[in-house]
Amino acid sequence: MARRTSDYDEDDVRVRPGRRGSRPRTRIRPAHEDAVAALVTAVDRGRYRCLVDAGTDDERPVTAMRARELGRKSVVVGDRVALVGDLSGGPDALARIVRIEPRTSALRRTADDTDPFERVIVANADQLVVVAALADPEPRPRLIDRTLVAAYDAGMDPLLALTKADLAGPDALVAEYAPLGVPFVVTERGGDLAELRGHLSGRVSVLVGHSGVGKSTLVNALVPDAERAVSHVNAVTGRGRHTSSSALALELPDRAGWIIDTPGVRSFGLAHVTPENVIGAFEDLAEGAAERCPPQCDHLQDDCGLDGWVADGHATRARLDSLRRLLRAREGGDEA
Ligand SMILES: Nc1nc2c(ncn2[C@@H]2O[C@H](COP(=O)(O)OP(=O)(O)OP(=O)(O)O)[C@@H](O)[C@H]2O)c(=O)[nH]1
Repeated sequence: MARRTSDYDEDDVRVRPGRRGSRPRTRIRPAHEDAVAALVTAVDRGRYRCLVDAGTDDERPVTAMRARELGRKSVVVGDRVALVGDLSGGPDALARIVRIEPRTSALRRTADDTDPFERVIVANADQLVVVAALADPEPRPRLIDRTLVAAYDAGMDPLLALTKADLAGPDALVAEYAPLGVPFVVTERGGDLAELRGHLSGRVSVLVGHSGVGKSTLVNALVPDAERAVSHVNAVTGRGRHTSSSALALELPDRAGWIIDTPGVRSFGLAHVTPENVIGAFEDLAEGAAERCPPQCDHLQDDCGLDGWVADGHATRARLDSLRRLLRAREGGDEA
């Protein structure tokens, strides 16, 4: 009996090595018209925790694995995917991810600056929150700069969350970032988080910060249910959160947006980022670069046309200095 295309699944696609290696011989792919949309909220060891029927009474987490037909494409937290198989969400139920929807943004990193192999760590987020302590530990501007570069490269809006204001004032650090126009919020032990909540409202925000800056404290205050969500993930993966390098998406109370905690992301390898990716975030200077700079200008040499652009009053010196600081931060590690 003839089968309808929608009855096929990835096991029906015969994958045989072709003449040029392991490319599938056939281009016929099952359509999976009955697949269900889901959001990937955690990833660990080949298991994906997905939320289906989000926002309805039937909302439930479903554990899934990737279907073979996805090939080498990685699935990351924040991805919108299509699922087939057992979607009951029961303890032993396992669904299959058959499709990854096009991403609106991709936060990437390279393993380190000399290794150009890049990987996506979070998809579809629109804001990158750089969590930095004002003291204990001391702020690390170079790491903040590198995280900003990653945000601009990903097309995400940056936000500075400056914690521990009860230990040191924010003025010096805020002044350093003023020319970049990066919005900031200041928090302190036991303080009110209304302003931060305002920035997170209705958005998908990734939180990045190195150990000890108070990121877990913020996450737990923003999402009172966070520990329970973490223990659910641990039950699926059998591992503790901090041994995992995967991000974790948590919904804010009252469906006020999502935060994505990134316990394993403590630095950014930026080998994949070009000067164009960075300067694109500086409209006033990008225009000058297009008009005045020689091809392949890295904007750090004497022949860079941006100095003349600033001298003619099209942008401020502080903006150009800040851009150059970020361009230099692309190179070398997080320290120094
Ligand atoms: N004084 C002060 N201490 C804070 C504040 N926020 C967090 N802390 C303390 O700073 C320490 C580190 O906080 P965490 O929330 O665990 O920091 P983290 O960034 O999640 O660090 P890791 O768990 O190592 O990734 C804890 O002892 C917190 O109690 C703050 O606003 N003021």
